[in-house]
Amino acid sequence: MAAPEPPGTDSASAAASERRPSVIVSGVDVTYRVQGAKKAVASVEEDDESLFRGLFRRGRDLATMQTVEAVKDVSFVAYHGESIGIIGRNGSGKSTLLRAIAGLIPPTKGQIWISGEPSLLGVNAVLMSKLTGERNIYVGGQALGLSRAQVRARFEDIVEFSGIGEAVHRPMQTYSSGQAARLRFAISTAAAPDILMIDEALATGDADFKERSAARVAEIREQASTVFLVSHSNATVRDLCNRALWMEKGVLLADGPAEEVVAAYEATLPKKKPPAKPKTPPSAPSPTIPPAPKDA
Ligand SMILES: Nc1ncnc2c1ncn2[C@@H]1O[C@H](COP(=O)(O)OP(=O)(O)OP(=O)(O)O)[C@@H](O)[C@H]1O
Repeated sequence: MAAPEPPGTDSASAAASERRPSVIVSGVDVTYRVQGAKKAVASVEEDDESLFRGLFRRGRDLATMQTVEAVKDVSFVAYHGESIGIIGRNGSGKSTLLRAIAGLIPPTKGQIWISGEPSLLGVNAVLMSKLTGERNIYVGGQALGLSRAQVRARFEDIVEFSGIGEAVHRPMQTYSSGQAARLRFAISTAAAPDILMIDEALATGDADFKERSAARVAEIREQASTVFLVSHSNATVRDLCNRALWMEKGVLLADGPAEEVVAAYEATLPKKKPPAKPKTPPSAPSPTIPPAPKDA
């Protein structure tokens, strides 16, 4: 009798054995420590008293350390060839999780193993706003492991893909957020990275750019890389991802097929009100209907 297939696999067990992990996140916490303000006082008397105490302490104790638990006990395994959307409300820990996977923030607890080089690290860490787009293409391309000659060979493609045209000769600080995001995306994907991480970059492009970037993400997936995409656009996650992670207050609430997880997330969002009908201005003349022509 054939052994039962493990749950969560596509069909045959042969396919399951081909799944190679690219990222393993195990029990990860990320806690920020921030200097917070003193607590608000309850009454005028207390206020005077605390002011008096504060003067004698020379303000030393007025600032308190606060902690923000941005990611709490998150675990999952990502595989080569997957495109994983990270969804959730503002402040739910999506970008922090991505930055931790990219190695930009150390986890406070738990461990992250990565097979390969994540590209968010390579490009975003090195691009410099004072340098022109052209210089940044070289700096970013080399940070991804390309030689100068390889960057030169791909230069035109990168500029064309980003659609920034002549702006490539201007400093990046003069770019619109959309232009900068498109150039970052074009550089990040110039060398098929082992792990591509996209944080909202696609949200800023126009329809044409979105279509082209979707095609490029698909190409990268085909080369057995892993793509992570943080997005507030549920449509983008549905289009580009086969799997989704739903973060809520730092906790991984759901992990599964993108369509199912996005649908479950959407069900918790407030329903959008239909747009209000425009009011007819009181002075506007009422439409007149011409009399129907009489038959000749
Ligand atoms: N550098 C930081 N220092 C302190 N707290 C931070 C820092 N960065 C993020 N946080 C806090 O950590 C929590 C998670 O933030 P994060 O940016 O990861 O959420 P997000 O889901 O990506 O949000 P958004 O959708 O708004 O971009 C929030 O409470 C945020 O205020």
